Amino acid sequence: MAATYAGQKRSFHQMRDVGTLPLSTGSTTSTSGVASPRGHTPHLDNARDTPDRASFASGTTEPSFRAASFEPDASVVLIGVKGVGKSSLGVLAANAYHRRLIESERVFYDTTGQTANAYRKLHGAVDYRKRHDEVLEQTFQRYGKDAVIVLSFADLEHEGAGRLRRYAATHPVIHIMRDVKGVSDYLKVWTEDRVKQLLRMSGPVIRACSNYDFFNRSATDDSSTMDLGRADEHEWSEARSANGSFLTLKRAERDFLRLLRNIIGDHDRGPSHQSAYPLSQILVEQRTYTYSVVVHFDAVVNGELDLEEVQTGADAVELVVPIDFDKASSGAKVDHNLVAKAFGIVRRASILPIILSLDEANDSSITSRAQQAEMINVFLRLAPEFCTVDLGLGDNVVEQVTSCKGYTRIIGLKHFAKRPGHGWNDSECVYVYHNMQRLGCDVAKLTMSTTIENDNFEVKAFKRRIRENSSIPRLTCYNTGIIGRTSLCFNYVLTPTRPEGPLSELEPDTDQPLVTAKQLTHALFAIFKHEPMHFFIYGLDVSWSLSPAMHNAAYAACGMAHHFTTISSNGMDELQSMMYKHTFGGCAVVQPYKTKVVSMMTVLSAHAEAIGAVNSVIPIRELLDDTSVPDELKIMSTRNRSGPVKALWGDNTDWIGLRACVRRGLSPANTVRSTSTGIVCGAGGQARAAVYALLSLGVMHVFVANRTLSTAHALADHYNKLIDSKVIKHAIGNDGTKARVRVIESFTDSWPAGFSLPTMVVCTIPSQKPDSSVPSNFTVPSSWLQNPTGGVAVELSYNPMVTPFVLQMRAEAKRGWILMDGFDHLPEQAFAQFELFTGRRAPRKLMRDVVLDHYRNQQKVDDGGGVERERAFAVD
Ligand SMILES: O=C1C[C@@](O)(C(=O)O)C[C@@H](O)[C@@H]1O
Repeated sequence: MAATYAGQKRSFHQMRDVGTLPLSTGSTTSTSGVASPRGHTPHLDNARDTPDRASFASGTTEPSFRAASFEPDASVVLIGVKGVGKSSLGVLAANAYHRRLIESERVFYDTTGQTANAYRKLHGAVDYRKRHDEVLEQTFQRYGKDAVIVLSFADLEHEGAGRLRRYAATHPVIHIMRDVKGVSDYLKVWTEDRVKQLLRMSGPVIRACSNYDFFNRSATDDSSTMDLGRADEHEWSEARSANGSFLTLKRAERDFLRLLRNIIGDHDRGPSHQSAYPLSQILVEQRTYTYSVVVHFDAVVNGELDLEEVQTGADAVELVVPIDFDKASSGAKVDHNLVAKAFGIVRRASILPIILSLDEANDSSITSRAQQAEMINVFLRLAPEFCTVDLGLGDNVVEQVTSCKGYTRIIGLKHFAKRPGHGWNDSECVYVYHNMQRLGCDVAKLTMSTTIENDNFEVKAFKRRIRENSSIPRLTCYNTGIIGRTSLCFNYVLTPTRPEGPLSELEPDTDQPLVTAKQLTHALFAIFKHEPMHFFIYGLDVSWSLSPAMHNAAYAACGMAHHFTTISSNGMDELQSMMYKHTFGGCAVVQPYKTKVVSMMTVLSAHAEAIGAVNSVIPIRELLDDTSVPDELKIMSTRNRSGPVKALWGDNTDWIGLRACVRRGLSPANTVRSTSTGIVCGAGGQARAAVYALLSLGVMHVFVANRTLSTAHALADHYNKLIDSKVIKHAIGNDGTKARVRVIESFTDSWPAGFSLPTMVVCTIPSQKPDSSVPSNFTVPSSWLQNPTGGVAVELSYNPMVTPFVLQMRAEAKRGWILMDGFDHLPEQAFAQFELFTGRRAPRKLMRDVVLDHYRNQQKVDDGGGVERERAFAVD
């Protein structure tokens, strides 16, 4: 009985109390800024706990920021009105974190044997309230740990809101929002106006008892789903119906998990939800010469920017939100929902960390300070990676912010609009830095408006003085305005830049960024901080490789004076000498040398060592005093410099690309579980990377099938030994069970008994036999593809791209199989390679476009829609 109820959705009208809520915007607002209850509106039992804007404005009370300090296993609560997608997000979160999913409606039913409505009818409203309240409290107590609890808006009635607010002091409570159209499409029976009113009215009520906001973007509201470079509407709608809803869900999953990572971390998240790109393992503020691209709120909400394009060459995106509510774009009042939406738009378009900052943050008038504090609270509710806080808000406020920041890193900001008497030598500058340190800021940002050229040198000396004694907070400091531009070139941490495009007028006093990331990178080459390097791809015959096109386009777009060439050779002598050249930047190694090159390396990454193959080599020019190789942070920050090569670092990015393809294509229904299975077809070099990728995703049952059985067994033995000796992270489950790699003896065998059908199929069989141009003609037995929720299929070959396996899997799309082909894998592994080669994030969209353009030019004909499927979706 309970099971039937679990899937059953009540109509909105059935939610009696919510259905009778006053929907007029005329609902009064209390002094606490919370909509006051009328009728059955959920009310707050202690409205005095909410920030009192009015009293802060008069300087008597400080604002109170929402709590955000939780035990790592504290249950996460999702709350929102009907139709915002909280149940789906609950499932995604519970799957990713291996937590229990608890739905309050279901708990009520299981406890009382009746739905809320039935209970109310039978026992009357008074009794119902009492019972509902008891059940809610029990739910909170019983499932306080390791659960994802989904509440309905009706749970906030009477005592519910107060209870939830108290719970929020020790548990993350996330307010799920959605655009009006998305909600009304879901509810069907309500007009958009009515939904709009409901959202407007419910917002303050829910916000008052929650501490985070998530704007769940719907397909209808998601412009990125349209950005597919599709040739015509027909193709677009076809592809959309095939996997449109899959993509919407995947995007929501990625964005929501990103939020959760910034709230509860990702240490206990399943490995299939973790990143493997080299730079994602390093905090952006730890790296050198990093740039943030500054985008303005108005431009984002009005859709004026190509958000993917503006990120080229950037390491973070800074979203600047106006504080002056009434003067915001098109006269509209900037409200919480809109800020959340703008943040959601940027989040969807970027894998980069997001910085939320206030515009006009330097206005320190009392009223504005109150508004600023309120907006900072709004920012923190979105759990961005960074939030900028002006020190002008007062030490108390900054301290409060740093104490409730969760995983958000706080950038303390001090702008000297008036140059202190001694410029950067003024004792005030040192004082400000130490004050930010004392207040718990993660990054200290000091900027100065100046017209004195020499200040650009003084700022460097100031930085050096600080760095001699302290490394935390990381210091970002530069001069603003026209003269100050020079100092931007020397700044290490998150230098603000503007998107590419003409700058109409240079305003001498402007604090807005005046340079682009490309200009700053150019400058690094111009002042010999960075030097032009030679990169190449090396193999027996690499004339066909698209790597040079991808990498060269990326260098040009980022302003790097590097170049990438091909070297085809039937031996490895040339490679040996090329890798020790003074201008050697790095190389991609291709068959037949991926395993042979291992012996030429001084040191291997743990991954390359486990795989036993190298596809990427980078030079190391600085060794530690004891002549050992430095750590990865140091290696990454010493790219782009020529000189004698002291050591070679061998890495493998094939597995990263493959892993990204599996993550992109695996639907939430098939999220990796202890019973999940994957199959790798082939047993060569790429198969080694594929098995490693699956193991790294936490797949406990990996199968290998290959025509030459002995090679398949050798591959399986290789990994089983590594698993037994605990070398591979994630290959041993929490309960101690070890992953196993098993061989399927023949492609005609039925799927091994006792194992679930595979949800991951990787084809590593070359599309052409090495010694001839005869196509391999490989397909998978269809009996292996019968998993009812489909799965993800990855084809590694891209020359040609349309292989028999690709055609086979395209035909399976209607049964839930998502295909990732060679043109998905090639750029993914190259993004990781670009990071290793240059120490900078790859311009992903551009590199994908290069591959896609090449394919279009080569084909000249439509291949049946395959190439037009979604490629913009990115995971990190
Ligand atoms: O296998 C491949 C494909 C590639 O060789 C290419 O450009 O085609 C590039 C390599 O980095 C990668 O390991």
